[in-house]
Amino acid sequence: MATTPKWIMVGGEGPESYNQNSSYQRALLEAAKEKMSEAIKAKLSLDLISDRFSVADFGCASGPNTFVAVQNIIDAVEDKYRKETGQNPAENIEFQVLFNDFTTNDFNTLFQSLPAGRRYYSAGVPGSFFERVLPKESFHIGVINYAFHFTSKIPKGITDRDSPSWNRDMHCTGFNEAVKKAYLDQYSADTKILLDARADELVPGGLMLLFGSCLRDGVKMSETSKGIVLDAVGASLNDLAQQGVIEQDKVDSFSTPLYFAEENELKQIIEETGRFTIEAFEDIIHAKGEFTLDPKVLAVSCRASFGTFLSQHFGEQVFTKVFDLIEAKLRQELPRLLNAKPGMQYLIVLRKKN
Ligand SMILES: C[S@@+](CC[C@H](N)C(=O)[O-])C[C@H]1O[C@@H](n2cnc3c(N)ncnc32)[C@H](O)[C@@H]1O
Ligand SMILES: [Mg+2]
Repeated sequence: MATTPKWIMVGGEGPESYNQNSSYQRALLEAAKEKMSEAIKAKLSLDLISDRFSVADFGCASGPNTFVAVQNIIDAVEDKYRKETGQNPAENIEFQVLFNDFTTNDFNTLFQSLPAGRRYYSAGVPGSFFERVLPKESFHIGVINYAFHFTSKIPKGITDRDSPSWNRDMHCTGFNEAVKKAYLDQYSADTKILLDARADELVPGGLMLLFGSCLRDGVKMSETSKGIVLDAVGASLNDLAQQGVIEQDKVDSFSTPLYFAEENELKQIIEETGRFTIEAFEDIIHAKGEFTLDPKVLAVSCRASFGTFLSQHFGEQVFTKVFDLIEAKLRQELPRLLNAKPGMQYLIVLRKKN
């Protein structure tokens, strides 16, 4: 099977970049900041805060959200240290931040926009987080923001017309039991590998902070606003096929390496990994609600998040045409978007078992 194209964000800092279109993902970090600080205060052992403290962000993209994520963590660690030791962290602790993403991520934009006045040293860690990317016991807190819903590849059978798990749609509407099982099995296997790798890399007692979206138990992706948006992308691709701009076969064989798990599925996968205790599983009410229901804003943010992935399969020109259609599609879908079932935004705090 051919390797799945990588799901990377549109780089740079231009109007269509992820950098300029990721306030939705940032809003969760802001909404969950206090809960996260409490968790660090309660769950991180003071013994771990000494000399050098390392924070790693997995799937960091090109900024600026990653800077918010790591700064919030550093603030919470410093605060805990100050309160519990009465000492000034600036005199005793040096912070190191490890920024991980695919090698093809726009690390140049990331490093060029590092915040002035930061109190940490930075390093890039290229490579897929579905593998080991750091030495054993090399960091104290890891974070993943909106990058805990990927699979390493399109599950087996999904793009094969003769398979019971063939999914003609790009993702959601045709999500029958067989398709769901194929995705869940793939996601479960990949996520266990991801967590196992992080458990190797974390110091004993270290924390993983997971921020992202999942489904409430029993809710289908196609019933949520994210699912409706994904389906609008798929429907736009189908329109282009009908107009003869792209081959229908090319559309039918297109699928996404994404799986938004149900809350209970996530818990089960983490528990089955066996390397972490779940210290918190918080339902975070997001400042931006589910999504900004403005078709123009949605279309631009779709472009920043899906553009690079789509253009790898269909080519740059098609990708531009698709996004011209999406805004109109989303306008038609507005009534469904307004009535969509709520998704769930979470903060999950995991502690590595000793
Ligand atoms: C939606 S973006 C989130 C970026 C950032 N964490 C934020 O909060 O804005 C998802 C990121 O995960 C990265 N990603 C996806 N799969 C990955 C993998 N297997 N290894 C490393 N990074 C990955 C993508 O390249 C992308 O930068
Ligand atoms: Mg398909």
